[in-house]
Amino acid sequence: MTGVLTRLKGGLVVSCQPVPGGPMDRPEIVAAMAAAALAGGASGVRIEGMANLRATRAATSAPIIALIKHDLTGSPVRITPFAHDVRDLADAGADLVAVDATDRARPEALADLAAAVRAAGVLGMADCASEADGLRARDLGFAILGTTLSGYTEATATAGDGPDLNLVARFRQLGGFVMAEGRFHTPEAAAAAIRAGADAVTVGTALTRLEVMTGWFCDAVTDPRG
Ligand SMILES: CC(=O)N[C@H](C=O)[C@@H](O)[C@H](O)[C@H](O)COP(=O)(O)O
Repeated sequence: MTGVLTRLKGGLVVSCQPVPGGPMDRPEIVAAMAAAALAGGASGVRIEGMANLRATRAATSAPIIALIKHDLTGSPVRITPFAHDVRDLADAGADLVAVDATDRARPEALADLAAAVRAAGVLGMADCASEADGLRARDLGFAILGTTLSGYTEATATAGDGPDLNLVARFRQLGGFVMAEGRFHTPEAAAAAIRAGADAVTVGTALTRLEVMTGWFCDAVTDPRG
């Protein structure tokens, strides 16, 4: 296992992705969120966008999993769809670059993104929705298989409100480094991911999207009987 994976193993990654356009969507706030997460014991952070990556890289030497989201016409793929994004993120100091590894219409082939990851000298994280995605990504050399996109593709839209622990367990069988990610909203759910075979767990919304968390509490207060 490479140094950065060893640093992430057995730990928590905090995804510092504010609500787009919200009051916290500023690079200095993202960097502060990352610093706070690391001070709280996180072993790494997940950061979206070049400005946020630059601000965070300047503030820490901890492992950063970076990505760039695009809203494309003609493709549902949002997470790092282009090889030039991979190069830009690597140049700005990402340790790992996350890419959408689902089997959907995309502007550039997954194999080309894998090659860009290799050429840039970083590690790749495959954001997957299914076991088949994980298999393909593993064979293309991605270092981390993540359950990130389970529940967010047409084929997996019925996955439910909770995290996909079954996919975590199936990725464990495939080998490699398994990242549990997506709807791990409580410490109990994160612990369940490790028990299911995850090497690390990424938590975003429940730690860094204040508007969403506030909404959960508001709903509970205004409708206390659920
Ligand atoms: C589906 C998608 O685009 N996921 C994104 C990936 O970077 C983020 O919006 C999520 O917040 C992240 O994966 C962490 O998950 P959660 O916020 O559920 O803890």
